[in-house]
Amino acid sequence: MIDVVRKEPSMSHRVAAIQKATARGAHPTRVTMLAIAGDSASGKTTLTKGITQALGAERIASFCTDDYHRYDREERRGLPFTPLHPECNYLDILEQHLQLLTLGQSVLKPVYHHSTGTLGRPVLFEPKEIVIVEGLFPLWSKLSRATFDVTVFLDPPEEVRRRWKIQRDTGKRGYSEDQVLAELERREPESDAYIRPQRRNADIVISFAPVAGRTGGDETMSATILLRPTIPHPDLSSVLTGDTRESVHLKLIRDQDGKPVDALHVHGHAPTEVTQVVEEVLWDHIGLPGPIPEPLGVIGPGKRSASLAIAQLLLIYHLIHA
Ligand SMILES: Nc1ncnc2c1ncn2[C@@H]1O[C@H](COP(=O)(O)OP(=O)(O)OP(=O)(O)O)[C@@H](O)[C@H]1O
Ligand SMILES: O=C(CO)[C@H](O)[C@H](O)COP(=O)(O)O
Repeated sequence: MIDVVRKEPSMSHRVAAIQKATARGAHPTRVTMLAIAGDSASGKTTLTKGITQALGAERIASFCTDDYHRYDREERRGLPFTPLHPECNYLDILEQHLQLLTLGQSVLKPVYHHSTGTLGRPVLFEPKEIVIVEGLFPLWSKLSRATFDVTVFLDPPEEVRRRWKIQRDTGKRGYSEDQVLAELERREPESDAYIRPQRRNADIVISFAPVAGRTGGDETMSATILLRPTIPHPDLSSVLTGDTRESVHLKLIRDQDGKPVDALHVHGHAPTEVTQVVEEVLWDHIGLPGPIPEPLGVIGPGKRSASLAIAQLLLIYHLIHA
């Protein structure tokens, strides 16, 4: 009788075989990936929605990293941390999905419903030419960050974010104002430890804020947009002219780490006709056909913010020219 020694393939053989099998028949599609990170109610969905609607569902797909919550709202009540803690999310699965999406492959994405606070049935998410990933954690790990072409962090002043959070969570997520205030308090250490540090990993930091000493609704918010030298930014010389100074100007300021950085300031109270010129020039720069898409700048039914529209146009420029 002959002893048959079955030789198990080594790990490196298996990796090589998998790579060979994947490479055969694979036609890597170029997917442009944009991350929009920021704390809860910092305006990520609003920013994303306008861009997505402007470019159309055939070109662009987006999702929120809240879908990767590990626990539903009821389960979280007994836990010592909030959704802002990495432990409360499947961030390793998010990393895997981001890698696949970058390569043009579909994923079975988990689902979290904010209206009920429950986890839903996973859905097939197919990448398009452009994918936007917004949420609390897209810039959390080195591996996640490596999957993006452009990274953004939303950084409104805390009092603005708190007001937006109360408004949104009482209006759409079934919380009372006291519950939102208590939750904000409970979250503060985790915001500080896990969410705000992602700011330093963004190519672009956007802060929507009211103009000091001026009254007006959210439509008249200004925006300060830090353009870090980590990616090439558009040449803004045709946007920043003497005629448009009332609406936009560029300043060299100090970033939080003390390094100099270009800051594009968009004035929320500039006359509409001047802001419109800036929008038109940016739209021409982007080079897409047709007029400026109507969904840009929309912050609610019948409410438009020119500074939001300009921020969105800048991001569309990056997506189209990435
Ligand atoms: N640029 C803006 N100008 C004026 N209001 C805004 C702006 N962005 C957001 N808001 C207001 O803030 C609320 C919260 O914004 P949004 O839902 O976009 O935040 P988010 O960061 O996606 O929140 P979450 O992570 O908690 O889902 C919106 O309902 C809207 O009222
Ligand atoms: O920080 C948040 C980001 O949106 C939410 O509070 C978190 O996703 C949990 O959602 P909900 O409060 O609807 O249960």
